[in-house]
Amino acid sequence: MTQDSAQYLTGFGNHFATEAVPGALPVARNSPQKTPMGLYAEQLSGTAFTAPRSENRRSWLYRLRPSAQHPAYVPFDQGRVRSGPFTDAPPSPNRMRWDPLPVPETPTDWVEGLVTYGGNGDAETQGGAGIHLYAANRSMTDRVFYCADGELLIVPQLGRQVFVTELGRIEAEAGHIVVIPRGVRFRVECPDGEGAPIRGYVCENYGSPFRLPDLGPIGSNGLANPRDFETPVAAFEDVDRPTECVQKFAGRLWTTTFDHSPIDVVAWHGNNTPCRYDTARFNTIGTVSFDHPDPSIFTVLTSPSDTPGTANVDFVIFPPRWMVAEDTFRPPWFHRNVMSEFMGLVTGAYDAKEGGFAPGGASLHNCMSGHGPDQASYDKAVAAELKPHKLDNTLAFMFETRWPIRTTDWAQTSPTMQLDYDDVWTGFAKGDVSLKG
Ligand SMILES: O=C(O)Cc1cc(O)ccc1O
Ligand SMILES: [Fe+2]
Repeated sequence: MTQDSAQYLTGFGNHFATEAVPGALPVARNSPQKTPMGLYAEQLSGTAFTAPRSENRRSWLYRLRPSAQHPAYVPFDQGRVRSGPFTDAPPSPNRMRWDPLPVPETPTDWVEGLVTYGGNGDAETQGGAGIHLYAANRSMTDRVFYCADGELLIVPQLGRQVFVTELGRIEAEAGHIVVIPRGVRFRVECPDGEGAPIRGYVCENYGSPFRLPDLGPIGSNGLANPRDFETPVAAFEDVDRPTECVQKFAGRLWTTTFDHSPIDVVAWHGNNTPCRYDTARFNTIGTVSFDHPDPSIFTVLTSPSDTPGTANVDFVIFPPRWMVAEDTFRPPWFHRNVMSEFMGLVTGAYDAKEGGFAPGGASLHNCMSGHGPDQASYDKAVAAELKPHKLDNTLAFMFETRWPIRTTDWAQTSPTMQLDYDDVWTGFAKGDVSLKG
């Protein structure tokens, strides 16, 4: 039985229970001697068994066949996917920016269309993150993918996209994010066909799973509210055709062929689940007096590191919002950040850049690299009449991480790289101390 259109359960990190066939979930135990319907019980853990209860993530899956039923994996050469430790090129302090990733001209599915821009840390020691973009124009067919190296936070940028996961079906488009836990198998479909390509960004989080940030003095509501995260209900397919399973494991891609579709989970319960979130539901908080606050007020999800307050990686958005600050330079200020910043643009324009940062493009400002508004945005903001002003039809985001981001050879030699990016900061007039008073 396949569910045609997606349905969701609401809440972040809840302990959900869902069955596509009534009675498929065992009652009051995880692993009875005989499971209902002869399904196979399987625990999928997202944290160590012994992680504190508040951190612990695991789900129980009840499936047509055991996951263990498959032949050996062999290496899969995709060519453009890289992993931490990133050794392609020496880490660079230079600011980088890329034009949009072109959409494919030949049939390309999500796995084929994935390309790594960079990252940090080490997938094997489970710290850091990989940063990828994807552009595809056909559905994955008789093929699924999973990432053993990290959880995937996916930011669709172009086209409707469907994530058919073991735990259920997620529909997404620009404005949504999709989070898929480590190990969960899925395929990506392009529901509008080859004429409607899809594109997006991926943060492959090698570290501890993303969670909602603490709110401190903001109080008990605000930013991303837990109830707006949507987890799919159980949905399965009973397909006996050979299905290729590609996985990323310890930095490399591997493949095997199951004699069936592993999207065969009839029921599941637990809190280790994929979900989607519509960033239009983000309760954006900003200044109502003066000064431009730190962008941490726009944190949607955070993967903490072992240093309190210093994230392995934060996912931060710059959504539509009112700008009302008085006597203030309203766009992002010039800054040098100890954290490293990889940015993407889903739609519209970004208030620190008048040109050159386009939807589907990307930028990198590594640890301590000076950056901020370009000359045109600076001049505009200094001259602006400070009336309340709505920044509308815009969505930028940032993967902000505590370690420098190393770029791949592909990213550094891609024709999409803007070799003149430094020039956006040349030509600022010198301050003039004789103007004092
Ligand atoms: O560099 C950027 O554009 C991201 C950013 C935005 C902001 O409002 C403050 C700091 C910051 O790094
Ligand atoms: Fe920045």
